[in-house]
Amino acid sequence: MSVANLFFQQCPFASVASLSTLSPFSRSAPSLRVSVKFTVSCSSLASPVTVLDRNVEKKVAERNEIRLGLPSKGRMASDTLDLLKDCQLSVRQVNTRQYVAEIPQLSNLEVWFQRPKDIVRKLVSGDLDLGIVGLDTVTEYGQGDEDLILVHDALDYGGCRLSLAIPKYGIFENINSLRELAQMPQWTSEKPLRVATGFSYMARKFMRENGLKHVSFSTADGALEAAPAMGIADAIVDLVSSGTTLRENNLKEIEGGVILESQAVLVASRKSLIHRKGVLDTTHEILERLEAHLRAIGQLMVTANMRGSSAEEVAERLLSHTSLSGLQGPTISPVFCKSDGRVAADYYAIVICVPKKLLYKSVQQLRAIGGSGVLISPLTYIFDEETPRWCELLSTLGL
Ligand SMILES: Nc1ncnc2c1ncn2[C@@H]1O[C@H](COP(=O)(O)OP(=O)(O)OP(=O)(O)O)[C@@H](O)[C@H]1O
Ligand SMILES: O=P(O)(O)OC[C@H]1O[C@H](OP(=O)(O)OP(=O)(O)O)[C@H](O)[C@@H]1O
Ligand SMILES: [Mg+2]
Repeated sequence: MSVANLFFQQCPFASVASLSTLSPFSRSAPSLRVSVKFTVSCSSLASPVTVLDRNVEKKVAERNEIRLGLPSKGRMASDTLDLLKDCQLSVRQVNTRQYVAEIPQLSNLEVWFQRPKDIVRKLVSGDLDLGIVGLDTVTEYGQGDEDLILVHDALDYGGCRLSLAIPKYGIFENINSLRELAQMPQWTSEKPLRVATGFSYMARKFMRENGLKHVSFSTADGALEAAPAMGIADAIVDLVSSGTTLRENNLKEIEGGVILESQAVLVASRKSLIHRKGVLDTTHEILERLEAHLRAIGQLMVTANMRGSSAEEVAERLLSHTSLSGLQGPTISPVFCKSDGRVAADYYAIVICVPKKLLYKSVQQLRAIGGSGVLISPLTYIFDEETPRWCELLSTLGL
């Protein structure tokens, strides 16, 4: 008998308010897919209660589906969906209040929308196999757990840093480094440096490792930058991106005060990768698509015509400029024309990939060595023989 049934028996005045089956994409036996959480209203209780079915916990351990956790809210949510879409891994969600979805290209995979911190917690508890969140969240809530493996550490969005910041005014006016902060005579065991943060694990570790002995911590979930002006804290440890929030609140970062540089990452459970059927293959496919896409967005494909006496001679001219050497080297093909009844190749078509930031320089160089009719096209994917991150993952797993 489930805990839920027991609950109803022991609380006869309970009436079911909602019972949600959380996995419409289930491909396994219905008994495995009983809802994990449901809400009941009970006349003896002021607020709804959440009941966890322990049998389900056991069954979840036996599940066959692969689970990917994605941020359900906040600034990471839509960027994550956009990235997956760009990798041809569009997430199909029936409606936005449903927390489970699928990616049709990846069979046997369930997408679960969760708060970023819960994604990390659920990876650790074995309820998710893969997740996409900020590195800051992985580090804070993973707390060095060796089961968490960074499969891709640079998804190129959600860039920010976790930083220690202090007021620009008062006793901090001339304090500009962590060393100076640590040496201030004000901090004693009776009157420690008061730090407000939502990142207690990392902040404590950082202070310890940097010799700040007299520190106390308070937590808040948002608008931390207000704490010093409100007199609640002397310093804060929070995420910084543009620096506007710090500036607008009269706070400053200090030398040596960056705790972590963060961006979105793909993280996996080591146990799942090794033991759950299909997780490694699915991870390989996701990783390949991510790598191919992320590599391509930094590059453009350039085609041009060049007059020359042979493909080798054109290649020599191109290779004399490093920014025209392409990924492995230029592709050069003869362009055949017929003149005076004779077929000859006086021109060669060249194809190279150039980094976006070097585009204009490359075009100038191409022109300087006789290039004409230069065409630029965006690249969608660059698939290499094997991705370096995949080889790293296999070696981390000892495979
Ligand atoms: N200012 C920022 N610029 C860029 N990325 C950020 C910024 N702040 C946070 N992030 C990244 O986005 C992730 C989610 O942040 P977000 O503010 O959306 O959620 P949250 O702070 O956990 O939730 P909430 O603010 O609702 O409590 C962070 O863990 C971090 O990786
Ligand atoms: O350097 P900036 O570009 O100004 O960004 C930094 C701010 O962004 C985040 O807050 P968020 O917007 O998530 O609000 P929150 O405090 O409610 O989490 C972070 O906690 C900082 O307050
Ligand atoms: Mg926030």
